[in-house]
Amino acid sequence: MRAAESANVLIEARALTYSRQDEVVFGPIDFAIHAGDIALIEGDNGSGKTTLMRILTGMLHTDEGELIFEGAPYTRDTTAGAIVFLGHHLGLKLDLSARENLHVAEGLYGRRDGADPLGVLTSVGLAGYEDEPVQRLSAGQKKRAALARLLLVPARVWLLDEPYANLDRDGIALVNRLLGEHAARGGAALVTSHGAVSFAGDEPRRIRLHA
Ligand SMILES: Nc1ncnc2c1ncn2[C@@H]1O[C@H](COP(=O)(O)OP(=O)(O)OP(=O)(O)O)[C@@H](O)[C@H]1O
Repeated sequence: MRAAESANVLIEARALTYSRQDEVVFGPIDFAIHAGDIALIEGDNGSGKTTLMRILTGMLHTDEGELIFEGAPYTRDTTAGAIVFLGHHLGLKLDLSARENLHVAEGLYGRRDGADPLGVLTSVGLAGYEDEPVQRLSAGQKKRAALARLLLVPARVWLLDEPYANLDRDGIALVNRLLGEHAARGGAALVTSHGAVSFAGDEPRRIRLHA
């Protein structure tokens, strides 16, 4: 690995393995995610993609292999504020509006330089829906409200589990645009998807899990 590359490693996995009741779910796998990388986590149904995501968010732990964040052991302390997760559950409070949900996120994780709730809601196509309770939004609009959170908070690493689900063609293009822009400003993302993923910029890295 070149020195410049190794200096930019955000996440590194060495022989990472996850077992449940002595059965290996996935691994051993090795990968390195650098600033500016988009990585696709690939594998069949049940191969462990969501499980790997949950490990990377800190919701699950494994003692098998090593996981490193910016050269330090991967813990809630070392990753605090640096990682944001968008999963099957969107993490939205349904009785609050999209704008109020963003205020909650901002209170917890802070705000990216130059970002503001109204601006990011406009970026994801929710202008005019800012103050609608989330429960009254369509599935795709809810997904967009969750995507707005990625733009508001300063996390450098995005973990996106099936980000294209429930999105129309425009929404898919939106996710691809957001990924391209995030990578261009030095962010990184790990993405699971059963659909085709395509975005501007370098070819994505691929992390392959076997069922
Ligand atoms: N809470 C759980 N308890 C027990 N086993 C589980 C649990 N969650 C997942 N598993 C099992 O772990 C394995 C990996 O599941 P996981 O959800 O990570 O796969 P995946 O690659 O994300 O699948 P899909 O493509 O279907 O979303 C599967 O065999 C699944 O049955």
